[in-house]
Amino acid sequence: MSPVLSLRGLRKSFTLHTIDGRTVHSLHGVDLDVRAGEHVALAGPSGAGKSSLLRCVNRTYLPDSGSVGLRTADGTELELTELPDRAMARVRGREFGYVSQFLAAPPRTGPLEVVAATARRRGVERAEAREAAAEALKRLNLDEALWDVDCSVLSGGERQRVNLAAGTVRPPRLLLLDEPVSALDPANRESALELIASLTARGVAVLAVFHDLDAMRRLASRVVLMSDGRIARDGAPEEILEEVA
Ligand SMILES: Nc1ncnc2c1ncn2[C@@H]1O[C@H](COP(=O)(O)OP(=O)(O)OP(=O)(O)O)[C@@H](O)[C@H]1O
Repeated sequence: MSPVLSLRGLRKSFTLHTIDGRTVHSLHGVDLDVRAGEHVALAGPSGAGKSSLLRCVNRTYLPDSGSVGLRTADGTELELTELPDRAMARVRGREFGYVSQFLAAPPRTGPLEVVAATARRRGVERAEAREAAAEALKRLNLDEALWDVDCSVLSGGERQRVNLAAGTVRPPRLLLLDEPVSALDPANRESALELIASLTARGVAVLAVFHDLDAMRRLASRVVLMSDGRIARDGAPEEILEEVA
């Protein structure tokens, strides 16, 4: 089966203009494939390049060189580093779910609207999108009384659940997770992990960063260990996590 996501020779560095123009290298040439129904967990110490990798895939960061190949649902192969911005925004809306620790919601918008808007970008009609959004918020136990309050008043854990609901509603083809359960209490964390596992089982390709080894053990089909912007190891979770623990 062809991979959903194919990274080749991905490099990213930053010039720190305020510190003598010093260069920080965050990715040194990363090759990685993620297939449908596969959950690839990125592990490694702080600063290893895990978030930079996710951001290069999402094109929050434009890589310096290398390729980011995406195979869409209809079998089209896209090179994301070469797509014009508007085309990239459409692909991102339709094919990607990106869940970070932070919720980026427009001002005066409530959770139901945020999640429904994401479903709409994935091609769902307006009324159906609201239903799908309600279902997603329910599954993550977000109190219905909060569905139409301004997202800015929500707690960290509530925001994270809105983010997760948006990332996973009408499942995208590729789910990018950057510490998606870090602010959740045990019961909500459990519902979130079950939801993520159910999406992998339905064929979603997942590329994730979790600092918590238990989440990686439970969810990952492969663990990729990063070190200094490179892939140091790539293999079965039980094998790699034993080395990390
Ligand atoms: N926007 C940026 N500007 C400057 N340097 C950056 C930027 N983003 C990442 N870096 C640098 O790239 C390197 C990799 O950072 P990255 O956030 O990808 O690591 P990480 O493995 O996700 O770390 P953590 O586990 O702490 O989140 C670090 O040295 C970081 O300082």
